[in-house]
Amino acid sequence: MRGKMNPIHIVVAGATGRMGRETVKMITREKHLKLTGAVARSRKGEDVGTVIGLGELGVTLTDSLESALEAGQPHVLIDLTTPETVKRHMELAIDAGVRPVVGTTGLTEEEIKDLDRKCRERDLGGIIAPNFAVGAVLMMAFASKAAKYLPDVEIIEMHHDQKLDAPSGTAMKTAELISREREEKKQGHPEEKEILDGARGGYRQGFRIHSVRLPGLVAHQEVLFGGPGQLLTLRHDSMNRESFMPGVKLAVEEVMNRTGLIYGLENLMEL
Ligand SMILES: NC(=O)C1=CN([C@@H]2O[C@H](COP(=O)(O)OP(=O)(O)OC[C@H]3O[C@@H](n4cnc5c(N)ncnc54)[C@H](OP(=O)(O)O)[C@@H]3O)[C@@H](O)[C@H]2O)C=CC1
Ligand SMILES: O=C(O)C1=N[C@H](C(=O)O)C[C@H](O)C1
Repeated sequence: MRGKMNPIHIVVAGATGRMGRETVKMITREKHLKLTGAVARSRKGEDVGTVIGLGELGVTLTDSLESALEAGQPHVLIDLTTPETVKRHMELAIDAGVRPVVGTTGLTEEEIKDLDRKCRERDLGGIIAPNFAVGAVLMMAFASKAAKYLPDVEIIEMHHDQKLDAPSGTAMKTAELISREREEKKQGHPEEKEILDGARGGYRQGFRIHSVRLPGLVAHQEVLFGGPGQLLTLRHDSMNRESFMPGVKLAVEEVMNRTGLIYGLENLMEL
């Protein structure tokens, strides 16, 4: 962590959203973090604190990341926007020498590789965390261990009905970690036939991912492993967005000391 005299200056893109609001709140609580810019598509020119109910913070919302980067000279961009916006935002930040900390999901493996190359060219650190909740990171780590011994697996992820991407970034990351540990195998009956399209979920390296979207849900995932006569279920539930904040704080602190793009909070934890 940096000394008292050198707070980390941060721009939050998506500052008025569900995650952005909680992140702005967290930054204002931490003495070593300082909000210097806030971006959203709407409410341009208004004080971000007033918009999100924190009282005036002296930081005006802009509708473009470019102007927030120019005005604030931040060290870090925290991006919590949309799958369509995140890559452009990361490129703008890296070009400006600003370190990206990204919670936005939906980036492809190729895009992540490309962004890693860009970070290294600029000698910058960056972090993409498909899930900032420490419990979810542990669930993924346990799932990767279990896959070695119980290779028949399915993932069920459940989210609120305003989520844009499916499957979730967490499910995709879990699938990647599982695939590293088990031989690729096709599960289920070889002559299985879907009577209703999509009934068996999305297919990835021989196993299935199912996405549920309902009001009332926040962010939940089950990883089910089956073996003859036994079933292992790993489950994580985020009940609110506060659950993600210790991970966001850790990522902002760590990104200042890293080079290259780190994909997954597990790489910052001793697991
Ligand atoms: N990694 C993690 O742990 C977590 C990741 N997420 C991910 O974070 C992202 C945001 O989620 P959530 O907060 O629920 O989403 P919201 O829809 O609540 O918020 C999105 C925010 O992004 C802003 N925004 C959208 N498009 C643009 C744009 N082109 N330029 C600038 N700002 C833009 C919106 O502004 P406006 O309202 O004005 O359009 C809003 O402030 C999602 O990808 C989600 O999957 C979510 C939770 C945890
Ligand atoms: O959109 C969300 O809400 C969440 N998105 C992330 C994901 O796609 O995995 C993290 C968490 O599940 C909440």
